[in-house]
Amino acid sequence: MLPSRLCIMRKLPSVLTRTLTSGTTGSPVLLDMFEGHSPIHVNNVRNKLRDIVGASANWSDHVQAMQERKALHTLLAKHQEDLPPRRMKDSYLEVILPLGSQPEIREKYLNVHNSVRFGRILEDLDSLGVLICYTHTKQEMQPKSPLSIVTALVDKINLCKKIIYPDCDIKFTGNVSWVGKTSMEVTMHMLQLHDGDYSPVLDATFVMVARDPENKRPAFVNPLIPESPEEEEIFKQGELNKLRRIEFSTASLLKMAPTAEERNIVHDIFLHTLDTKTVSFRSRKLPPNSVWMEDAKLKGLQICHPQERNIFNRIFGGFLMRKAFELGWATACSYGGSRPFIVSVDDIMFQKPVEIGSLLLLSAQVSYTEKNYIQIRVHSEVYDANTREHHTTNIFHFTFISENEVPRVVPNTYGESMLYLDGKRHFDAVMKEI
Ligand SMILES: CCCCCCCCCC(=O)SCCNC(=O)CCNC(=O)[C@H](O)C(C)(C)COP(=O)(O)OP(=O)(O)OC[C@H]1O[C@@H](n2cnc3c(N)ncnc32)[C@H](O)[C@@H]1OP(=O)(O)O
Repeated sequence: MLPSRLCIMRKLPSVLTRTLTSGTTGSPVLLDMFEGHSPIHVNNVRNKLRDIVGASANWSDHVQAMQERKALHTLLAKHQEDLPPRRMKDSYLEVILPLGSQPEIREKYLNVHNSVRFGRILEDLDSLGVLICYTHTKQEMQPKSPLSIVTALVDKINLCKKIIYPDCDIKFTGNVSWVGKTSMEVTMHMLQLHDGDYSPVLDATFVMVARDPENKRPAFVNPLIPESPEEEEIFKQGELNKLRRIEFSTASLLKMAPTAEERNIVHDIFLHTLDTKTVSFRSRKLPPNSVWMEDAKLKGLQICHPQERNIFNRIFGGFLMRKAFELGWATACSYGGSRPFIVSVDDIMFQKPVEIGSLLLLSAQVSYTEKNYIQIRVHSEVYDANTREHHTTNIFHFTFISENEVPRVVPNTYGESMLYLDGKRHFDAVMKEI
């Protein structure tokens, strides 16, 4: 069991929490508030998304489908105020992944340890987050949405269960919890059925951004109106989350020098790695039970085939997350020498879309360690073989817990020290949350 203070669902409006906790029979119980919002089968989420934007079923038709979307430009709002406000419950959705009651769908979700592949859950969360945003922005009179809604950020995913069982039904719930001008924060929860009750597994916060039909410029989304003091609190938290992200990014070690405390940490590591026999700045020695950062990484390559495309004919964000997670997991596994369990995912920024046909280079690095914890950073970039240029598309941060205490990872160069401090910052932020 991971720290139980996670997954408390405190950010849900009480009406929604009632819906979640009232299911005791295995089938979700919907309160009157949500009549008409019957749970969606997980396999239908992507079909619904395809229908909403009019995505092509076959890759060979994708140019035609994009041409047709261009005509939807006229449906975009000129001002946000022109769009009707929505309530949190308007975008509330429930999705069922019936691993218990439909064994035939288990295979796709199964890992070798006979538990659920977390990478598959990341894909489902990503699709659900986008569907929630389309529900928030739905205009009854429009058969197709003019908006291209993309994942900009996975702010955090905190898990409170170590194991996700492959033979028990899973329920996802979520709604839009904060809205800016063109961006929406989505809060989601995942629960799993045990002995007739759904118990929390994880909480997730994503930020999605609306773009025009061709995914070229930002597009306005419906405002969100909190309806109760509880919902005002949730909305305020969304504002605070935005400020926290700006603060975190302003203080990035790629822009600013480390703090005095961090400089001391780096210098202490330097002093501990000096070879006492040779009085030299250059001669470094690895302390016992430690691993140089240079020796704590794994790399991978993906060819981005059309099969992994999203509804906008770019690579699906959930696929990128699954691939990065699995490389990160493998890195933690080989580093710690035992099975690692995911504790938290935070601050996954989708900086650039990944085009179909790209060569995607993934590089996972152990950035920080503490006791049984391993902090992993995965950098992904596309390589253009024609221009020989590399472009960063994503940075992923994963926190794992290993069964046994792990060796300390030790930076050698200044660049590695910054990676180490960045890993420590992410780790400390995760530990503060739990
Ligand atoms: C068919 C089966 C699959 C079905 C699945 C469907 C799911 C589809 C979901 C996806 O797969 S999306 C693919 C993964 N995501 C991407 O490829 C996105 C890549 N990144 C980008 O395209 C741009 O970086 C992005 C559109 C996210 C932002 O572009 P800009 O940096 O130019 O944004 P801009 O400065 O115009 O700001 C627009 C809004 O975004 C917000 N924003 C931008 N970056 C952000 C960030 N990192 N975090 C939070 N908010 C962010 C920004 O605050 C602002 O909000 P407000 O208008 O509300 O003030």
